[in-house]
Amino acid sequence: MGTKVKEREDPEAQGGLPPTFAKMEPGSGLGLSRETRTGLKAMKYISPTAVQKRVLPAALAGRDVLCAAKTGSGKTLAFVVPVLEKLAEEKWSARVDGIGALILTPTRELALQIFEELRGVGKKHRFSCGLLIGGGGRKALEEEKSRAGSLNILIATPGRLLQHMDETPYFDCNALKILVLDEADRILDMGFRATLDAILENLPRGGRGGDGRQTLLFSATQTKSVKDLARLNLSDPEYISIHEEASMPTPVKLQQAFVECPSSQKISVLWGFIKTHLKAKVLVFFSTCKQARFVSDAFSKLRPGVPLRCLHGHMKQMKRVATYDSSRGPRRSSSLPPMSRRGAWTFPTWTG
Ligand SMILES: Nc1ncnc2c1ncn2[C@@H]1O[C@H](COP(=O)(O)OP(=O)(O)OP(=O)(O)O)[C@@H](O)[C@H]1O
Repeated sequence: MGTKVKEREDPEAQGGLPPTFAKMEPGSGLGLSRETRTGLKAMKYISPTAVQKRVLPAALAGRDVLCAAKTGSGKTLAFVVPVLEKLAEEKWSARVDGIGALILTPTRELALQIFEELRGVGKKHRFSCGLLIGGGGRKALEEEKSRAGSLNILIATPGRLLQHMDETPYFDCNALKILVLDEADRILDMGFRATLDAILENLPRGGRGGDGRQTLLFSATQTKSVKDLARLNLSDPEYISIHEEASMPTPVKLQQAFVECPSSQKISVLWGFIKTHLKAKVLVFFSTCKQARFVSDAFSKLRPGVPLRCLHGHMKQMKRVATYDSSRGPRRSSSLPPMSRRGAWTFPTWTG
């Protein structure tokens, strides 16, 4: 007996074309393959969000896109759909054609989220997809090496991808059809600039006079560094800025507040906050792994009355994935992740 899952509502969906994904049939101007429409339906995605409405027509027409939209606006689907459609349109052969799409993202956790979205929406397609996100030791690297070159869609953090480009025999992206930079501004912020340049040298050229590679760039803010990405050789890109007039790159409905306190009282204020929000799911960010570990250990010993989970870049990847998964579940919990460092690995692959 199945429980009816509530359809996901999109508060930003407005009138205009196309109203629903289901109506995007081949031949309707903005056609999606049956596989993608089935995947979207299975994931309860009914109508495109504002950013998807703007990005999909351009991206599906094969244009390069540079998109800035608030966090949480649905950017992931805005590139997951064009990636699947591009390979479907190219009649990509899962076993023969190799790497056709590459999605670069700055952190492992974002890579995992993208993987989940791709696996859900793409489940009726016959493409293989994998993560190259670093860490996991020698054994993990060897396993990645044996499979990476034969996958069709790669979701990668820049450092690990470059490592494969440098070290892995038969790893080539010469047939690449579509490159996505998720959180493009963060990729540059986090000091990946040189890595990105080196990666680009190993890819077919985009842009006019290039090798036909399409490029999609997404970020929360249209920063100068994103404009710097002109070196990506974009061809007459479609500039899309969804929340241009907004002063914050966060959703309007997201309430934000702050407490000013002397740094010597920071920990006790945090403890007080957690104790008074035992029913809420709380994420606390620290600037270093050491701080996250320290506070998590100390608070756990004090038994706050909710499970605390610690997540940081120095943890073994399997543990990190398990912690990440458990903290996303329905149970209320607190986890204490610092911003991720590059590295780590996990390699769930999916083949149709
Ligand atoms: N068309 C849609 N209809 C309903 N929900 C959607 C739709 N597209 C995306 N969502 C949901 O909106 C939420 C935010 O989407 P997503 O993570 O892609 O946003 P984002 O812009 O990439 O945010 P971030 O910058 O934080 O990565 C997710 O839970 C996603 O499942």
